[in-house]
This record gives sequence, C-alpha cells and structure tokens, in this order.
Amino acid sequence: MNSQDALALETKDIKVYYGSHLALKGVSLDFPKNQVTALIGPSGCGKSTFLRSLNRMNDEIEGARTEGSIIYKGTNINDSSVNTFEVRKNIGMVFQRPNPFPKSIYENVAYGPKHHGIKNKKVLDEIVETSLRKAAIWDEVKDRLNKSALALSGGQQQRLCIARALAMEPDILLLDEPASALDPISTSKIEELIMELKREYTVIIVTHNMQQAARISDRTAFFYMGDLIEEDETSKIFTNPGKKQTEDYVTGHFG
Ligand SMILES: Nc1ncnc2c1ncn2[C@@H]1O[C@H](COP(=O)(O)OP(=O)(O)OP(=O)(O)O)[C@@H](O)[C@H]1O
Repeated sequence: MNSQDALALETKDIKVYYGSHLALKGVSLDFPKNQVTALIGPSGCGKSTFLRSLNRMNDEIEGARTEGSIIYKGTNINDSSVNTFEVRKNIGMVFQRPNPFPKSIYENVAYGPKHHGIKNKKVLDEIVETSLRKAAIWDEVKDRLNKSALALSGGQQQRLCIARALAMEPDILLLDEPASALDPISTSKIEELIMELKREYTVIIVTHNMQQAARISDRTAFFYMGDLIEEDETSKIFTNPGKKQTEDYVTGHFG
C-alpha cells in the first residue's frame, strides 16, 4: 500500500509563529486513515496550535503564521492559494466548549450544507437526520428539531456540534478537548461516539486526560515545549515509551 492509501494527512516540519514567538518548532506527524490519534502534553506545549494548523484555523488568528507542508489527498493545503473554506469542509473541527448557533437544532446541522448551495428540503432533511444519527443524538432530538439548540444539555450540544461538522461530509475530524467541559456521563457518550466515528472518519483529538487518550486512541503523540517528542501506538506510549520525557509525563513524574 502506498502512503496515500494509508494516510489521511501528512505533515512535514510545521512551524507556527505568533508574532515573533515560535510556538511550534517543526513538527512532522502523519495520521493513518480510520484511526484515532491523541495529542497529549502539558499546558502550553502547542497541541491546540498544531491541531488548528491542520485545517488552517490559525489563519484566523491575527499575527499567526504557519510554515511547512500539510498534504491532504496529494495537495499541500498549507499553500496560500488553497481555499480554506474547502479545507475546512474536508477537515472539520469541534471545540472545547459546545458552540451551537442560536438557532434550531435542525438549522444548526443544515447551516453548512445550505451555505454550500444545497437548497432542496428533502436532501437537507436527509443530511440532518443522517448527521444526527451518526453523532448519536437523533433519538434524543428527533421530536424537537425546530426547538432551540441552546435548550440542549452541554453534552447534547457537543454531539450536535459533532453532527454539524459531519453534515459537511468531512474525511477528518479535529477535536480540541471535546469533553473537558462535560460531566462524566456525557464524556463517556462522547468517547463511545469517537470510537464509532473512526469507522468512517480519521479522528485527531487533543486531550488533557491521559486515561481518555489511553481508552479511545490508536496512536498517541506527546508534545513538549513546541516539539513533538514521540509518537507511537497508544499502548506503547503508555506502557513502554521510547523517551524519558514521555515516560515522566505519562507516569505523572513530570517537571
Ligand atoms: N492566539 C495566540 N496568540 C499568541 N500566542 C498564542 C496563541 N495561542 C497560543 N499561543 C502560545 O503558543 C504556545 C502553545 O499554546 P497552545 O494553546 O497551542 O498549547 P496547548 O498545548 O494546546 O495548551 P493547553 O493544553 O493549555 O490548551 C503557548 O506558549 C501559548 O501561549
């Protein structure tokens, strides 16, 4: 199998500057298709910065600059000529705090497809139902699709945000601590959902919670002070890491 068949995304020498501050110092990391990769490391090590570089979200931050190549389906999507709207359609993102639009549940999911030109009500209905089903929230909301999304619980809102990302039919989902603002039951629902989603999508998740990384990811990448220290199968990172810094971090003997 050549790498394009096996990999959803390849990154090479990613450097991110905020003004003159070099926050990410040249990270190269590949993401196998249909696997969950967890990005771990202490606060400020650059996990979110790296995640945001993967779908050009750093472009939205004034003064931020991303160097290096990000290869998606044979194209370097970090090139300024590439349409970021298209990039984010293929590489969706969900943030730490659920952020539904102040609209109905239906409109939250239909919003992206509508903006991409889909007008047919039947087609939109189908996209909404399929996306909500895939995000494991359909049964909870099917009788109140026209009610405000803001009336949902935090955990439901987060699954709605995942449904909103899925409605764009992405290949890759970027999740930035998607469960850290949720209670334990909602968290375990999100974890189950992530393990389901990898059948169809490639998932890259930033998490502070090492048990969570160990439970749900296939591969884990450990970041420290803007560098990628080590990346490997999750079981290896947690039981027999190659680098002392990784071992200190995963065993809680850090710093
Ligand atoms: N918008 C920004 N403007 C300026 N500097 C930033 C910005 N975002 C992050 N940084 C800096 O970049 C470095 C990496 O931050 P980043 O948020 O990526 O780390 P992180 O590992 O995700 O941390 P946390 O786990 O606390 O979210 C830090 O030094 C941070 O202060």
